[in-house]
Amino acid sequence: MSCLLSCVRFDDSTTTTDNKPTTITGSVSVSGVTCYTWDDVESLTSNFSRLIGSGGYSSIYLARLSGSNKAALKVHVGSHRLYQVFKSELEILLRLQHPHIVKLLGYFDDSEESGALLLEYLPQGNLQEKLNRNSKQVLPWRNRTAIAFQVAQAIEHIHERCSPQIVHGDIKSSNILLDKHFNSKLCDFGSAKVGFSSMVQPSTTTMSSSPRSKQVRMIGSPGYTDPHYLRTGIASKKMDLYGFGVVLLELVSGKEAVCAERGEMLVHKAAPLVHEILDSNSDVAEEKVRQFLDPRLSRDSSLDIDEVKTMLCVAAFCLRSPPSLRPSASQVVQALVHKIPSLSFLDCGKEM
Ligand SMILES: Nc1ncnc2c1ncn2[C@@H]1O[C@H](COP(=O)(O)OP(=O)(O)OP(=O)(O)O)[C@@H](O)[C@H]1O
Repeated sequence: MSCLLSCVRFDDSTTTTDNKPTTITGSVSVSGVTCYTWDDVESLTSNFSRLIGSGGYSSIYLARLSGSNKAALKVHVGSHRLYQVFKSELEILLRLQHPHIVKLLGYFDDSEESGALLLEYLPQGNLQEKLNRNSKQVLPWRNRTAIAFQVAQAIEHIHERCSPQIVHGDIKSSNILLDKHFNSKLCDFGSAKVGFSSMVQPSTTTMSSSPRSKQVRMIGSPGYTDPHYLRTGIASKKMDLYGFGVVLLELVSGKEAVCAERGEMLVHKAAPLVHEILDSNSDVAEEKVRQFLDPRLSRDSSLDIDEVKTMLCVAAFCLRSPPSLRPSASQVVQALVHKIPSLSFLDCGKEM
């Protein structure tokens, strides 16, 4: 085992916003989560006047609560399929409370074809945008390690502290939202799977059998999908660790999971370095690490090359195949906090 690997060991031992939902006419509040009418939803969003994001299943609008408090309204309208995605995300978010998981404030449910989730608003948008070369700001190294740690804590929570456990199913940088202090919150539980200890088969038969089985809806996103899941269709906690490994590569390199111009995947670009980290008997040369590092960090005084090596080493373990060789989320949390001591000062949930 190399020096680097021996530095990062995976042992077997292993908040909230100030926004309060406004109860407006026609709404009902149960344990802090408000059930809204469609009229409420139109009024909160000023008739859907400001779109702040969109995804494969929804559109996200800015909503205004009492005073200057803001929220984000995620709307699923148009088909029974989208309604089901909404229902599934609603049921999961109703059970989740963690400082690094987006908070549900309320919802609208017409019980047929449309639904909407009112979520706490994260003003710095998603991590993918923040790492983008065209972003005005360069995300400092110190924030990148904190984001990695907080996302690992969120994954640890859903994998190991919830009963029944939850697999997110779509860990990627655009599903990591940032607050005004660049603290991270995991969002988008529309692909999540609930209620098993470690592995779950797709709801119909597996993908390799009859043509009908092709109706199984695959989850995940290009550049982040675990090759084992692509082959078998079996979702597991370890697929979330794979997606997390790709996010670590993005945080270190500042590159996208799939290069927009050339279509090249970051995991392929990083493969020689990842293999060297896993195979080598000695510490990986600093020069090679620097070649992979986001060049925009070269003048960052918070940059620490040993921390970069730690992040890459954790990424390498998370990307290993077969999935059983990957660490658990709590092992990742332990490894990060052990090797990047400044993280231990991050009070879980307290803004930096
Ligand atoms: N609470 C929020 N605050 C601020 N922006 C948000 C919020 N929720 C979502 N967004 C923005 O909207 C984008 C899409 O959100 P989300 O991933 O939840 O939608 P989706 O339809 O489930 O997307 P996907 O295609 O990934 O499944 C996010 O990447 C982010 O930019």
